[in-house]
Amino acid sequence: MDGSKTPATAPVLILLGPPGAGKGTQARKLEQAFGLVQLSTGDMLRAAVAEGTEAGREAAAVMAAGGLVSDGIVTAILAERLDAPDCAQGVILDGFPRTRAQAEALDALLAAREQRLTAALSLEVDDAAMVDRIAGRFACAACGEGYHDTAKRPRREGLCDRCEGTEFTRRADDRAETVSARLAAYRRETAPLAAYYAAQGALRRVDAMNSIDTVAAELAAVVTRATA
Ligand SMILES: Nc1ncnc2c1ncn2[C@@H]1O[C@H](COP(=O)(O)OP(=O)(O)O)[C@@H](O)[C@H]1O
Repeated sequence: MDGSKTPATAPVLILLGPPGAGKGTQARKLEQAFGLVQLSTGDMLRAAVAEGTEAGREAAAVMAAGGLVSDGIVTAILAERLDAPDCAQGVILDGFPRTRAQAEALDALLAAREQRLTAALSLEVDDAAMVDRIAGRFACAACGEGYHDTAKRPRREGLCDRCEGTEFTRRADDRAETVSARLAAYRRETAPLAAYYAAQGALRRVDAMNSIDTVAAELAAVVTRATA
């Protein structure tokens, strides 16, 4: 032993915020800026539904109704993904944890890997405005790059900025009725996690009502300080 205590660990960041706050968009920007891997439990679950796995079959109806998939399913999917070699460079969790039980499970997963949370980044928005934001969003069918009818159109109409794909999709759960159920689940289960992370001294709040680039710049500054 050389006397040094804990091994240097890669950053682990959480993005908190209601549906439509821009977690996916900002996670991708952080991924590029800091060489982290974005882990979106929503994307993992949609992939499981598309593949028809057992977890996907269980999750499909809950997701379509805007509810929360069970903690056990989501935590198992995330735990498996966290062990992939690419995650060693650091991760940004987008959409997890969403409940107190998931937050506690994440603490245990990190402790078992001798890692700790670097920061929980809370995207602060007026969540009444989120329904409109969500109604306008769409994504590249090939690479998942996110766009918005008014806030962020592809630079060349009909062509994805990132991969030049030509097909775009809108999420089935972005319909207005489902969005209100997702916001209700957020307020009930997820919003209280801000206090959980504040108590750990890990919460960093960022005003996410600004433009995508302004929010990205603020987040980058916060992450730079948190990882220094
Ligand atoms: N950590 C999670 N726990 C429970 N359900 C989840 C979790 N992550 C994603 N989901 C399910 O997937 C859906 C889509 O999630 P996501 O893509 O993160 O979208 P958004 O944050 O915009 O609601 C959620 O409404 C929920 O049903």
